[in-house]
Amino acid sequence: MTDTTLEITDVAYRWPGRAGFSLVIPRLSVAQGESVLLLGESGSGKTTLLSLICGTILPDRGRVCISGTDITTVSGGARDKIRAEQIGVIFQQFNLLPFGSVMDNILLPLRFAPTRRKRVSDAQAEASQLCYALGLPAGVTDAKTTALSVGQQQRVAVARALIGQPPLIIADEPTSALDANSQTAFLDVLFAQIATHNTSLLMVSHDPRLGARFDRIIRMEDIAQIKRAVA
Ligand SMILES: Nc1ncnc2c1ncn2[C@@H]1O[C@H](COP(=O)(O)OP(=O)(O)OP(=O)(O)O)[C@@H](O)[C@H]1O
Repeated sequence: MTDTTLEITDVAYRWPGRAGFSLVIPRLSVAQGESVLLLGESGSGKTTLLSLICGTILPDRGRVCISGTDITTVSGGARDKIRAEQIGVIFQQFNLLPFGSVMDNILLPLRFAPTRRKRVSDAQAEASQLCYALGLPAGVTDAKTTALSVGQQQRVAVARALIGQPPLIIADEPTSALDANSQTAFLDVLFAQIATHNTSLLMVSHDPRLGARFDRIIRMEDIAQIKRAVA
């Protein structure tokens, strides 16, 4: 076991193309239970970094350790499994399945993550409980996600990321579609949930005003050597 949820060492990545964008990150770590806000200009590689952490792209060199396992050294199938077990992801556009109910969407990650599944004795009850904790209306679990407001859809995306208590939550600009009041409410519920389970959080934003809530703020420009693409 390790108390470091995420540890990146000496990572380099270049998007394909003759003069593509490239990124070198000597070191980045997130401790168990730590919340980190990642700031950076548009095009500085924040989403690229999250993709490296989730293992959806592989670095040209270096180590990306999730709860002690270097995901660059395992097979694609094993990497998919580690992602499903260890990481809850909240995207900018939430990526909910339009044809599924709220319940279907929240339970989806458990299908690919037996350990995460085992942490919840009754998955449907747990999903309903998360909806309640996140302030969604009673009975919402049967609704189609397309029938929900943007703020409600986002809470469903949070419930999907949190179910089964993955040790790491990755969030890519999750507040960008919300007005100021909804942003505050969203962050309140997210932080309450991660505090309860000692979950690590790495959130990307453009907005430095969010920083007061986090244990640590890091800037892309400080942790990475960035070479921008030549047009
Ligand atoms: N799929 C891709 N194929 C090739 N190059 C890409 C791809 N995705 C991103 N890039 C390159 O990586 C650079 C950084 O993009 P990235 O989305 O990681 O930045 P970002 O900091 O998240 O930006 P934003 O804040 O605007 O979302 C882009 O300018 C682009 O040149």
